[in-house]
Amino acid sequence: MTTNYDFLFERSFEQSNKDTKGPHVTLTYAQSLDGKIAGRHGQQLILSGAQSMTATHILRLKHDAILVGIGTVLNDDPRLTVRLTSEDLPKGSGPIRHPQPIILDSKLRFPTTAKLLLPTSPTRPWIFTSPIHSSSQKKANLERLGARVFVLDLDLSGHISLEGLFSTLWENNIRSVMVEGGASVISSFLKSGLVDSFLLTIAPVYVGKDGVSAVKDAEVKKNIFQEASI
Ligand SMILES: NC(=O)C1=CN([C@@H]2O[C@H](COP(=O)(O)OP(=O)(O)OC[C@H]3O[C@@H](n4cnc5c(N)ncnc54)[C@H](O)[C@@H]3O)[C@@H](O)[C@H]2O)C=CC1
Ligand SMILES: Nc1nc(O)c(N)c(N[C@@H]2O[C@H](COP(=O)(O)O)[C@@H](O)[C@H]2O)n1
Repeated sequence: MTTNYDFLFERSFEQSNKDTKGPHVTLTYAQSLDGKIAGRHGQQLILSGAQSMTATHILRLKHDAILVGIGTVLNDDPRLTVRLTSEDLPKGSGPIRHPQPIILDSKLRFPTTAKLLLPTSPTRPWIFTSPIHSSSQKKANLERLGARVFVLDLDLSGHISLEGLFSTLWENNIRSVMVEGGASVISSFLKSGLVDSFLLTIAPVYVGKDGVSAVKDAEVKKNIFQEASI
């Protein structure tokens, strides 16, 4: 069976529904029937099938930036690149452009051995951390390896302020950002009301109670399907 992905190519991800200046936000992740995005102790699971994975990579191609939390980097060591076959690209698409990786990392735990810092990685990550790390040796080491480290204030819950993040991304010409996870980041974005598009893959499997829930906060859970446009 062949799948037509034109609906994803035709869609613009640059128009935000928000009044204020800020990038268009697409939230997308894969979960099991019981709402889990990873296994026991965060074990990475391949929940997407081939077609859904292709859709994910088309979304990566269509966005200026891709965002994950440091928990995902430490657990999965992701590449966050676009990997598509020529059959999946419409004719005349031109060369593949990889999105800018953005990492939310309040305590600057980003490992200097991460795949995102390898010379073979097409785009160096932008890491957002808190003022306490503004002149640390770790920051200098990451910058020497090619990362850009931005310092932003924390919000009341001790996380990077999403408002501050958004204006910094806008100032740096990021007009669209795809948020992939993990669990804490998904909850933060759902709570923030900043999500413009939501693409959820549901795999026909149960992971069980030891798995990592996509959304832990009961209040967020209740509001997901009322507020997000699917
Ligand atoms: N199935 C899927 O589609 C995906 C699954 N995952 C899974 O998610 C798990 C990781 O999830 P978590 O441990 O929750 O880590 P996470 O990736 O959500 O990162 C959380 C960390 O980000 C930092 N952070 C800074 N500002 C933040 C903000 N405003 N909001 C939230 N976090 C902020 C904090 O240091 C926090 O500890 C892994 O097991 C991974 O495999 C991750 C992405 C996609
Ligand atoms: N779309 C999707 N489906 C799944 O089943 C997944 N486990 C994920 N995980 C996300 O993809 C990242 C890995 O990216 P690379 O293949 O290394 O480029 C992983 O860290 C999660 O963000 N996504």
